[in-house]
Amino acid sequence: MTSTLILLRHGHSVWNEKNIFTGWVDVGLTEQGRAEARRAGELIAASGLEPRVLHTSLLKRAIHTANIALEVAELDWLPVKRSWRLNERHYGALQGLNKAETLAAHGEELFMTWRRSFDTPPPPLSDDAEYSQVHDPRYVGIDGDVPRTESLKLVIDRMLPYWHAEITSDLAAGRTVLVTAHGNSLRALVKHLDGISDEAIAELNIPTGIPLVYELGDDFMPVKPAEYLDPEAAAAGAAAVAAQGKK
Ligand SMILES: O=C(O)[C@@H](CO)OP(=O)(O)O
Repeated sequence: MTSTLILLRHGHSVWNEKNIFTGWVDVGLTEQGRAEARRAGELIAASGLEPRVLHTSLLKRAIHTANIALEVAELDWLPVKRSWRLNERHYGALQGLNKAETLAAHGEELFMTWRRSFDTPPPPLSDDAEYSQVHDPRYVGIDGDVPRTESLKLVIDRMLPYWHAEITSDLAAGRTVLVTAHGNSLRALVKHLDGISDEAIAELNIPTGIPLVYELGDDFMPVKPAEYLDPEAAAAGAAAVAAQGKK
């Protein structure tokens, strides 16, 4: 038996627009982001896919994207599960900094190491910093400490337990699952599903607001390559993410 997984990165956010490292900072969508979410809902409706449960992060850009898309697809009623384990990568001391200014200040090599290396986290964010999450009530009682920074490897380490425990159990029950999350938490999941190497994952960028569909086998691994519901827009969107900082 196969099951269907739909991955959706949140639409364009206020800090995407301002070219600012975001991570766990809870920023909203822009009008463009809301339009992307509506389009995602149209694409899901037109595809004939029938999501039966939604998993989101605890961040409103993902939650709002899902709500808008599901309203358009007339699926407002879907049961929802949320977890910090689907949050964006914590960007450490880069949270709140402009990407172009960071590139200019530190040079391309360090900038790209922080953005896309597999296991080098940015410097940690201090607990009294404006954009720290250590006192945020939504993270009280999470398993382990609230992160002060994360590499992609650390995101994989905290995201995969949720995949194995929560998402695959919905898939096993025969439900088509919609996961609405973030550029780097979805890169972590795609790395796992597609068996992408630690080196090659640096080249993978996920566009905002375009559903990516996997058909999975009994082992919850893909039986064929995943497909974006709008491949042309996805390629353009991924190229735009890759170019961030260089403008
Ligand atoms: O700022 C962030 O949190 C992420 C996603 O927007 O950025 P990047 O693509 O540079 O990892």
